[in-house]
Amino acid sequence: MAKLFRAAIMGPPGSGKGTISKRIAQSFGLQYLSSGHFLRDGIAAKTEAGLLVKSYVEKGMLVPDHVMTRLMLPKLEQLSSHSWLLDGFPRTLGQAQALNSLYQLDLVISLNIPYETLRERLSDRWIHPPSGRVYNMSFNPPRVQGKDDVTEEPLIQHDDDKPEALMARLRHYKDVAKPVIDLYKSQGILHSFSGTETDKIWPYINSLLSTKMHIQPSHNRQTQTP
Ligand SMILES: Nc1nc2c(ncn2[C@@H]2O[C@H](COP(=O)(O)OP(=O)(O)O)[C@@H](O)[C@H]2O)c(=O)[nH]1
Ligand SMILES: Nc1ncnc2c1ncn2[C@@H]1O[C@H](COP(=O)(O)OP(=O)(O)O)[C@@H](O)[C@H]1O
Repeated sequence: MAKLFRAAIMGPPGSGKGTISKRIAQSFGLQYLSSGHFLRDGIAAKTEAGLLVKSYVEKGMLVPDHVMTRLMLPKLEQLSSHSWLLDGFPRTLGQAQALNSLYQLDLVISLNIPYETLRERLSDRWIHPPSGRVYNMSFNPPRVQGKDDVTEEPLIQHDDDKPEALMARLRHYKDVAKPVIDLYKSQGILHSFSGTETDKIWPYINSLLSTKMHIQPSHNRQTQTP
């Protein structure tokens, strides 16, 4: 069996983790696991886990580490024979240490995006909750305004993308991400990317993953220079 590849993507809310993860999953066949989607699915389905995390997510606060690890690590166990990409987990040093004790990551991508860009993007982010599909009215608008491309169901905006919750999330992100980034830097697996446009960052990530996974870069639509 080919060696399994395990990666994580980090960055503040709105930095493009979901958008880039989708491209990585499509181009490199990694299983994609987003902690945010997973928590929101649980909240929508009113599962026990969903009820437990609802108040934190709605306020833009981090779910406590022991809850997050208890929810995420069993999900990863189910994927133990797959290569995967984590988005949104680990987010704190405690989570990174818990993950480290079970799996050695091969690569961590960190996105550095200016605050003003994040604010603009999130004020314009629209979601189709059942599928997790994400739109932006200028970057990737839906075909019909306010409706999901596949199901034509209505799109919504997250309460935690609103400016009050956003500031709290960004502040939290900065404080908690630094030790995690330092940990992965010390392990020699951290790769940082800066910019204001996903389409300009993507070719670098595509080429890094092609090298690390020892495969030819795919020449699909997304790898072309915009
Ligand atoms: N204008 C613009 N919007 C982008 C770009 N990249 C992503 N977006 C949009 O910005 C929002 C945040 O991106 P997302 O991938 O959800 O970020 P995440 O919170 O880090 O997962 C979404 O509405 C995306 O469609 C870009 O380069 N330009
Ligand atoms: N690893 C995590 N640890 C603690 N809370 C988390 C984690 N991942 C997600 N959450 C919770 O879910 C919310 C939404 O997460 P997510 O969708 O990843 O946001 P974004 O992609 O916009 O940064 C967070 O604001 C937080 O309340």
